[in-house]
Amino acid sequence: MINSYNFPQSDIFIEGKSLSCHRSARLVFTDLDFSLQSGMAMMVRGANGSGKTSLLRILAGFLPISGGSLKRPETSSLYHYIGHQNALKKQKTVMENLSFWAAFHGNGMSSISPADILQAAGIDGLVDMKTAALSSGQQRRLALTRLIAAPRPIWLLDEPLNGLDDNGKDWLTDMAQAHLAQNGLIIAASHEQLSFTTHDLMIGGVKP
Ligand SMILES: Nc1ncnc2c1ncn2[C@@H]1O[C@H](COP(=O)(O)OP(=O)(O)OP(=O)(O)O)[C@@H](O)[C@H]1O
Repeated sequence: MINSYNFPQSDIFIEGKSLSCHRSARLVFTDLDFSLQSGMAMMVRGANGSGKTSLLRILAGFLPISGGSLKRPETSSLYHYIGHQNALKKQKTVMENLSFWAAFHGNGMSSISPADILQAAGIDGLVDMKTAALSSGQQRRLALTRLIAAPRPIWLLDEPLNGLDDNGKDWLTDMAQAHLAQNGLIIAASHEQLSFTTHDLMIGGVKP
């Protein structure tokens, strides 16, 4: 068992209508439509530079839209945004990083111990190691443990499989499926197929 929370059913609703996005005055995408609610997962697909990261950052509240309408919960503590960067404190140990998220971003919902979370992630043998000394796949695994250490209903994941081996991919897939079964919502950008997503949103068509 890797997730131990349960979010209210059909509590979260996210809808984009005719969304468009500019970066530095250049149109990145236009006319995007999608809607999702609790328990659903969408995979954002598209070529390099098509705007997948930009869309996730819009959904996280980090970037404005330039056209259309977006309905999303505005409370930032409902979201996990895991981008290309792992946002780890490199001079802290593995356990110190995990404890930080549990203490500062958790809300008491996770009843799984940090040791069990690290074991599920396959990095329990590295608890006292400085994060800077981990391999890139181990760092990605550690970054993803915050999804469990600090339960939040909306996961925005940018290329979550990057750096993960087959076991790591299976671990993330199990976590994601458990999250959806517990009324979580996931939007993930990926160049690789994600087996836990049910909807695809294709971005593309704007010529540079
Ligand atoms: N900080 C920024 N300032 C200005 N333009 C940016 C910035 N970040 C990205 N862009 C531009 O926005 C467009 C979309 O970039 P984005 O990173 O959202 O694409 P992506 O689909 O995630 O790409 P990739 O598959 O390569 O990760 C690109 O043309 C990029 O040059």
